[in-house]
Amino acid sequence: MMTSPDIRPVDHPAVASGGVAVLLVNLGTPDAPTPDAVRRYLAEFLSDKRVVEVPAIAWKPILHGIILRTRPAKSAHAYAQVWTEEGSPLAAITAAQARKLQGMLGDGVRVDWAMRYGNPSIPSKLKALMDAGCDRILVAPLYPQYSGATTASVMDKLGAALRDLRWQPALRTLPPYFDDAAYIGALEADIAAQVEGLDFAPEVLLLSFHGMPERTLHLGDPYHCHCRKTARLLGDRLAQRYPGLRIETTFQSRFGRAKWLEPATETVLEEQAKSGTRRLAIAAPGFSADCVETLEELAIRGREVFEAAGGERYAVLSCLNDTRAGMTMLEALVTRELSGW
Ligand SMILES: C=CC1=C(C)c2cc3[nH]c(cc4nc(cc5[nH]c(cc1n2)c(C)c5CCC(=O)O)C(CCC(=O)O)=C4C)c(C)c3C=C
Ligand SMILES: [Fe+2]
Ligand SMILES: [Fe+2]
Repeated sequence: MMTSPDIRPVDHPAVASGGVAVLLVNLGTPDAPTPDAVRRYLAEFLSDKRVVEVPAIAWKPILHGIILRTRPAKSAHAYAQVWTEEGSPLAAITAAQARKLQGMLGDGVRVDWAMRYGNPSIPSKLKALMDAGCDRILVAPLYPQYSGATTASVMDKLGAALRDLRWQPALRTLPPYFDDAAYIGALEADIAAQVEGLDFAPEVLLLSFHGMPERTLHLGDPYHCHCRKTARLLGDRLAQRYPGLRIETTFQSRFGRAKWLEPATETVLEEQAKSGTRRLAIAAPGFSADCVETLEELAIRGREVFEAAGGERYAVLSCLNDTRAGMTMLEALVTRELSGW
């Protein structure tokens, strides 16, 4: 005779609590500002077909033969200049955003964070949330502008993690919020407060977005259009506040040999200084958190370019990070998606 196994489903944490969670996700960052750690991180990042859309047979030899031999040392130097006591700025700020959002949402929702590449990984956090009894999870990629390389890549990783689960949670995902009134309003208020805190009046404000290969635009990726729309909505608001300010959109962080979205931030910094702009401020509205691309590329190398070409005053404004404006925006976006849960 078969004995019935001792199954008590109500003891399973998910059955017991039916909990709701929010998982904030950002890009990822090395575990340490060392060439070895950066190499591990870049190997994972740059092997993602969403990021480098070149057939593996052509890309693998370039990645392993050239890039992973040369770039880690250079990038580690950049990371070392911005590293903090809490680690990489991107990870430290994302953790702070999750902590504060937890405080805002209260005990009814569990808030955690993960990185698409490196640690803490999406699969590890998905498991931890399930183990804690959360069977409804809102995954929120912190990219205001959608792109295949960022937003879709988070979904790929999530899908891969789900394939390994017998019992999957119910999922929602945060839509891109490039034109959301809460986002544009938060940026306007935060940028205005920072501009007013400067000890000079900028003649030019650059809105610098992370670049993408131009080809992705022709293939139908909405990223470029999303950036342009954010810039138009935000630029219109700022133009009303500062009628004399010249506002321009640029694209930074070029990688590889292909043509990237233009104009390039670095080129515009040089052209502006050469054509007589002496005082310039730069904001990076596409980044939810300050990271090596804002703190090193814009704040250190960008300044060098601008000053070498004759610029005198230069300021890089902070991202929304875990400021009150940024957190109020995140709370609004997330609360909207959680309704009914
Ligand atoms: C905000 C959106 C981002 C898009 C779009 C994006 C596309 C993209 N990036 C690379 C290559 C690199 N990006 C790197 C750093 C980096 N990129 C983003 C965001 C976007 N990238 C962030 C937030 C960061 C910072 C990470 C941190 O640890 O602080 C890097 C690593 C740094 C370096 O070596 O320069 C690379 C490489 C490509 C190829 C791409 C689009 C196809
Ligand atoms: Fe990037
Ligand atoms: Fe960069």
